[in-house]
Order: sequence, then structure tokens, then C-alpha cells
Amino acid sequence: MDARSGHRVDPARWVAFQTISAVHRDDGYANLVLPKLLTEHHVHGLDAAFATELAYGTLRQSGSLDAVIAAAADRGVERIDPPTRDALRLGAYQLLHTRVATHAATNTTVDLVRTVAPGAIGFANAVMRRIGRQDWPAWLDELGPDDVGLRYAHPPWVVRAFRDALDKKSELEDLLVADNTPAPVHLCARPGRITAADLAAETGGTVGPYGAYAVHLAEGSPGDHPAVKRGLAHVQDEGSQLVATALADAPVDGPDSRWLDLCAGPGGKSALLGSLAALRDARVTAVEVAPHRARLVEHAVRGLPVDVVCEDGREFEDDPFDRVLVDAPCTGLGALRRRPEARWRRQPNDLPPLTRLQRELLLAALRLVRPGGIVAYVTCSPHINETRMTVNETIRRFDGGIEQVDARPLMENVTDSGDGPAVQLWPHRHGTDAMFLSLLKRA
Ligand SMILES: C[S@@+](CC[C@H](N)C(=O)[O-])C[C@H]1O[C@@H](n2cnc3c(N)ncnc32)[C@H](O)[C@@H]1O
Repeated sequence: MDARSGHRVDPARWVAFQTISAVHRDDGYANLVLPKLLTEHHVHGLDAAFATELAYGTLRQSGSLDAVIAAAADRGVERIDPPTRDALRLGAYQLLHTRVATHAATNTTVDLVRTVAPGAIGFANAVMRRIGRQDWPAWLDELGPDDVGLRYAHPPWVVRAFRDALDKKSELEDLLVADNTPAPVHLCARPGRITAADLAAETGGTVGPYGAYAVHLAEGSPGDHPAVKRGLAHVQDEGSQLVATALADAPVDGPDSRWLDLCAGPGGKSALLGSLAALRDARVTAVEVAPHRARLVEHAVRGLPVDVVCEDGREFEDDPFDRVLVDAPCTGLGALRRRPEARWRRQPNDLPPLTRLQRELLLAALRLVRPGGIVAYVTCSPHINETRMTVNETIRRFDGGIEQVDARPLMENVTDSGDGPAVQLWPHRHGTDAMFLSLLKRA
């Protein structure tokens, strides 16, 4: 037992509770908060795995858990004080989505409330008992059997966005399930430094199905691998590798030595482009507006022919480039597997400022590429406002000829990536984040 947990709560649940609270109270990120808390509270091995499952699962499911808690408490969750609410979420998750026995889930939740909100012990006890009277399928039947957002814990606006973006509407539930499955770690074997086959042999991973540089890891902490420490490889979703490689491989007319990454932080795609540039006598300029993220890019591209510039990409000026990447800031709805809290934190009103910025950055990229050169517009969101609509609207606003290049042949092994010319990858279909890629050639 941990002294700071008031002697009553086991360390794994205490760390999970503190993580959930930090995410809700301080707008924290679970993937940053949790590792620190695990170390601070000396939680290792199976306990650490249990704490991670509880924290990530509770955060991922929180909208659906709230619906159950509200029904059991007979009041909206906004009327429950935050520490009790987070303890109930953690308790409800254990009751409805884990094998933890009902009495253990209830007793540990009451103990937690005794520590963090002693005035609410009776209330928490009663709510937990009501929740535990039936299992999750029965709650679903009671609260909304046809509500896929409730069933798979996605806000309605995100479900609508996915339905709009999917070319095969029947795959919606597969996509929602994939979002609730933790993403495996992918490594990128930096071209010219190590092959994917050698990296797979060294790490015990497997070569990815699509990209020439991708290795999938079954488990373990990727930063600990010697190849990553020695700068031969970096952590990067295979979908991100595919879109960066497609830009590097797209045919351009004329010279091919000046490449630009207009939204570079934290530097994964700059590192891959820089590795490819090194093999082709090209050089990459990596622009990033946020100083701390520009420093991350500098770290990621050490030893590669990449110049980092900390500046607003919309105002960046230079001689024309042959290839330009706009990996635009976006809602990140295509990477919900990786960020358990993201789906509930993002709001529909995040879209207008983001799409405005995306259009301005893409417009800047079209001005910075030379005639005959190519721009890759990329998002890790499939929301059509951020993908097709941004591309179409920006082409319309750009004063000059733009040809949309079919990106599908540049991802040879990838099937089922849409009707073209853009490519849309999907977690449930390709096992990657839902990356979008549109290739635009200046006439
Ligand atoms: C999707 S992330 C890019 C990820 C990156 N390409 C990688 O693979 O690591 C978008 C980045 O654009 C940056 N950004 C946002 N507004 C920008 C602007 N006006 N100019 C340049 N960068 C910007 C953000 O700070 C963020 O680091």
C-alpha cells in the first residue's frame, strides 16, 4: 500500500485513478502522466500492466461509463464532484469491462472514495451496487441497443464523421472496434542505415506488410532497443511511413534536391525524408512553429541532411522546392487508438480553426513548390472537412494549375485505399492510423 494513497488503495488502482484525474483536471495526456506515476509509485510488472489497462480503458470508455453512472446515480455526471466521478468511472470500468470480481471492484472503489471524497462514501457505494446489478450488454439494452457510439464509446459527432468518410459504410463497427484496441508499436528502419529485415531480426519484430522500412514490435519498450538508441530506427506508425515515402517516390519533372517539410514537429517524417534525401543528394528544410517541437525535430534528425527552421509555415519564404510535405495539424481522429482521452476531448468546434489553418498551410505549400514539383497534403484524420474538402477548396483558391496525382500506385502493396486520386488508410483495414494523403502537382 502507498502512504500517499491513504493506506487503503492498492498502488495500481491509485496510479490509474491519479492518471484519470490528471487527464480530466489538468487536461493532461495519459501517455505522459501514467509512466511518471508508475515510476513515482514503484509500480512494475503485472501491477503496471493492470494500472495501464484500468487507466487507458476507463479514459477510452468514459463517455459510455458516464451514461451508466448517470442512470445508476439518477443524476447527470456533471452533478457529481470530480474526485467521486473519476473514482466511479474507474469502478464502473472494472465492473463492466474487466474480469475483476463485483465485490472487489465495489470495495476498492468505496475505499478510493473514502480517501479522496469521504463525504461521498454512501453515495458511491449505492451507485456501484446499482451498476453491478447487471453486465454491460444489459446496460446497453437498457440505455440504447442501437447506439453504436454508446456501444463502442465514441461521441456521436465522431461516429458521424467516420460514417461520412468511410467508402464502405458497413465497416463502421470494425473501425470503432479497432479504435478500442491498443495500437502496436511500429518502427521505421532508416533507409541507408539498417534494413527492415535486419531491424526485425535485431528487435524480435516482424517486417511490416506494406512499407519498405516498417517493423512491427510485439511488445517491449521501443526506446530501449539499441537500434533506436543508435539512430538507426525510430518509432513511427507504418501509415506515416507510407505517406512520407509516397512523397519521396512521386515522379517530379526536373531537379530533385530541395525538399520541404512545412509542419515538421516532432520530426518523424522529417527523419524518414532526411534519410531518403541523404541517399539521393537532396536536402530537407523542416519548418515548425512551436519552439519546443522544433527542438524535438532537431533531436530526431541529428546526422541527417535536414535544416530545422522555427517559423510559421504560412509566412515561410525561400527559393522554390521540388517536394513539399504538409503534415497538417488536425483533430487526430485517425489515431484514437493511441490516445485514450482524445475522442472525448476533441469537440466539433475544433474543426473550423483547424481547417482554416490547414487551408492556409496548403496554400503556402503550393506557393513554395516549383512548377513540376509535388506537394503531399497529409492528415492523421479521415474527417472529410480536413481531407477532401480542404484539398478541393485550396485548389480552387490557388491561382494556378494544380493536378491531383493518383497516390495509389505509390503504395504498391496497399489495397483498398479508396477510389483515388487520394489515399485513405484505416486502422481496421490496414492496421495503420487513418492517414490521408493527397498528392498535388503544380503545372
Ligand atoms: C501533425 S503534426 C506533424 C507531425 C510530423 N510531421 C511528424 O511526422 O512528426 C503538425 C505540426 O504542425 C505544427 N504547426 C502548427 N501550426 C503550424 C504553422 N502555422 N506552421 C508550421 N507548423 C505548424 C504543430 O506544432 C505540429 O508540430
